[in-house]
Amino acid sequence: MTKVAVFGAGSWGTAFATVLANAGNQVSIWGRRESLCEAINTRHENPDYLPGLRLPDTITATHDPAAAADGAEAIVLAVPSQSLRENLTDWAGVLPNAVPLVSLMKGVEVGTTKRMSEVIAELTGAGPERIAVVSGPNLAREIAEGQPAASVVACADEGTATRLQKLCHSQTFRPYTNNDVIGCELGGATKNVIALAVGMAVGLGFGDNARASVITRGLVETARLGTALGAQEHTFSGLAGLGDLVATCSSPLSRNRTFGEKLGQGLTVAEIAGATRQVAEGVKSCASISELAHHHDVEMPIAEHVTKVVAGEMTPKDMLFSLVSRSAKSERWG
Ligand SMILES: NC(=O)C1=CN([C@@H]2O[C@H](COP(=O)(O)OP(=O)(O)OC[C@H]3O[C@@H](n4cnc5c(N)ncnc54)[C@H](O)[C@@H]3O)[C@@H](O)[C@H]2O)C=CC1
Ligand SMILES: O=C(CO)COP(=O)(O)O
Repeated sequence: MTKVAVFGAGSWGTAFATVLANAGNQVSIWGRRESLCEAINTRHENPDYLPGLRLPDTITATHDPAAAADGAEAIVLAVPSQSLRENLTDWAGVLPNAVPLVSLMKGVEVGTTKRMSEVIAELTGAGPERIAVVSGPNLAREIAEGQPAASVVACADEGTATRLQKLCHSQTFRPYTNNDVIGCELGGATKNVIALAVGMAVGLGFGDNARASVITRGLVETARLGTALGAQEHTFSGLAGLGDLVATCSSPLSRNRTFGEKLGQGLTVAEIAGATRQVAEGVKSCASISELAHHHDVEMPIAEHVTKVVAGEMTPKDMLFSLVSRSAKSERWG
């Protein structure tokens, strides 16, 4: 049996561990808290992030990064994006130096504007042939329940992408390979910011026209940023672009959409963040994505407006009407 290590015992780390286990692998999860590892090992449940779901017996958890990584043929990284740098620094000595490193994370680092694959490359020295990304419309709870879904395994090296695809292809999870790492990562990170805007519209009581307008124009600005950074435009009409955007912006399970909805209802960022232990990546990544857009001279009005709301410089209602009343233009990609 192939062993795979998943670093991060949150919702998606645990749900993806079930995908890997159901595809026939032995999975070792690294968890930050010993008590949670203990619950996974003894009760076969992650009570904090996926309560009520029985995990396969082939999943175990440990707080010891060396034990998690030992003998693993792939290392999957699933911690909050803004903590990746610090965590990789801690794990530097224990990660095997020849196996693929797979990012499940959907964020852009604040301060450096680096994508997660860039942070991984910087801190581990791994080449692009060893760094992969899994991204798509994959709400953790639905995946852990065994509901059907498709996803993308992106890597510059086709052989690595195909090996990883085999590792996680199960009866309920269908991964496609792709060589566009930049596009898949930016699709995942930016849809969280667009979902905040959609959530605000929903929280303000606006209907489906507003929701569809933000989703569609959100996809255009995501593709505009992506292509400026070297991504392939068609990636944004695929699972890691449109697919993920639609799932997140439609689902009450989405943390980012829910966060936006609460902003639309009048709660503050601090109030919403203080009431949950789950990460809503868009709240931090809106600023780094807006900065990235600025550096590359790319227009991203929705991301920029969301950044202002999160910073407390604009209300959600003013944000939506400001977006609509901007100077008129032609509808075009690019
Ligand atoms: N939940 C979902 O449906 C999906 C999430 N993702 C992405 O996966 C990544 C991980 O998200 P989730 O597992 O959903 O988050 P989560 O909020 O459910 O769990 C986060 C995990 O990281 C741990 N953690 C928090 N701060 C940490 C730190 N400083 N160092 C190390 N660990 C820390 C928490 O204890 C928890 O185990 C994010 O980038 C998210 O955007 C991607 C696809 C689906
Ligand atoms: O990325 C996700 C689904 O693919 C989950 O989105 P949220 O982080 O908003 O829950």
